[in-house]
Amino acid sequence: MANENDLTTVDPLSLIPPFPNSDPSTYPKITPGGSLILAWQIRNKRVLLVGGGNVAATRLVHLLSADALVTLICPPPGLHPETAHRLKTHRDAITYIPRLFSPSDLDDPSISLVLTAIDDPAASTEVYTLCKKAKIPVNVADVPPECDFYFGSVHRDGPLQIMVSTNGNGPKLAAMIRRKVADGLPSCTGSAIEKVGELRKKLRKMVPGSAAGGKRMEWMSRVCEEWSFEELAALDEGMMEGLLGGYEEGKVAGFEEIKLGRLMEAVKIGEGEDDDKEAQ
Ligand SMILES: C[C@@]1(CC(=O)O)c2cc3[nH]c(cc4nc(cc5[nH]c(cc(n2)[C@H]1CCC(=O)O)[C@@](C)(CC(=O)O)[C@@H]5CCC(=O)O)C(CC(=O)O)=C4CCC(=O)O)c(CCC(=O)O)c3CC(=O)O
Ligand SMILES: NC(=O)C1=CN([C@@H]2O[C@H](COP(=O)(O)OP(=O)(O)OC[C@H]3O[C@@H](n4cnc5c(N)ncnc54)[C@H](O)[C@@H]3O)[C@@H](O)[C@H]2O)C=CC1
Repeated sequence: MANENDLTTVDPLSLIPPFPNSDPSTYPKITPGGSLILAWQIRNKRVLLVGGGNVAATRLVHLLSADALVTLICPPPGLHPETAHRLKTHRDAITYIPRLFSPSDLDDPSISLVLTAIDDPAASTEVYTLCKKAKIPVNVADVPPECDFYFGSVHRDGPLQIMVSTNGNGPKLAAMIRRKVADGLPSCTGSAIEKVGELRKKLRKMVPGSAAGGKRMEWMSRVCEEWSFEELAALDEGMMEGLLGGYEEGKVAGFEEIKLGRLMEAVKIGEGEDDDKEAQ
């Protein structure tokens, strides 16, 4: 007789309890055929970049912006002027190996990621095959079947990163869409995000721990909804303290109220100074 505790003989789906209040029509629809878009935390991790031409120069912009450590392999005559410039300006971040790729370049166990941007399809395939063996994710520019992931067209404004991907269908269109999206955003978007980042840090310091998580998240979401990007971007230290002052009672003060509070404080300080002067 089958043992009920032996999970290898039981259909795991038969163990799922009923969810009488569940309404599947409200869940997001699954549209297969996409790719997984993530924000890879590559800071201080080693990336091997093979090739030093035009495409490698664009890869370097992304890698250096993400604070990666790069090993760049390319014979000196193959360097694009922009790549050569980065080698000089980012000596600490880039280790330059001035020759063609050799399989032993993949022996470094610290390599997290490999990118190739070379004009030699046979060498590209060799790098790809070696990476598969070593289980290192790889992007071979120009050869989609040899890519574990694709690059996308990226808009950056401070901490904001928007990547447009057409999943290999139309890279030029991706660049055009990226420009349209960027043109539709207020110019203060990056600063607004930076200020929200500071406010969140202060809030988490004021009310640490996971117990306060629900209230903290609800309050932060309300600030983001009720303040405009322009107002968020104008937040300074004092205004943040004023806004945080309403947290305990679940209040999100408006921009004008917080600004007025700051003004009153400045007047009070001014009066205090006058008093000091009078006392002297
Ligand atoms: C699959 C992918 C793999 C990867 O590289 O990761 C790939 C593959 C290929 N690109 C080719 C051509 C061009 N690529 C560009 C430009 C970009 N290509 C980028 C990404 C990707 N390109 C990935 C899919 C991304 C997606 O679909 O969303 C961008 C977005 C990001 C970046 O590379 O940093 C960057 C724009 C950055 C920006 O400006 O913002 C231009 C335009 C130009 O140079 O101005 C052209 C010529 C016009 C055209 O073809 O559209 C060809 C040769 C086709 C052929 O032979 O005809 C292949 C191979 C193939 O398709 O088979
Ligand atoms: N996003 C994408 O997928 C795009 C891909 N491409 C493709 O990417 C590839 C590179 O393009 P570009 O940078 O414009 O070419 P490029 O000719 O400017 O650069 C090629 C570089 O590869 C180096 N190289 C060649 N063999 C090498 C090896 N075995 N080891 C180390 N370095 C080696 C060369 O010295 C040179 O620096 C091409 O195949 C091109 O068609 C081009 C445009 C967009």
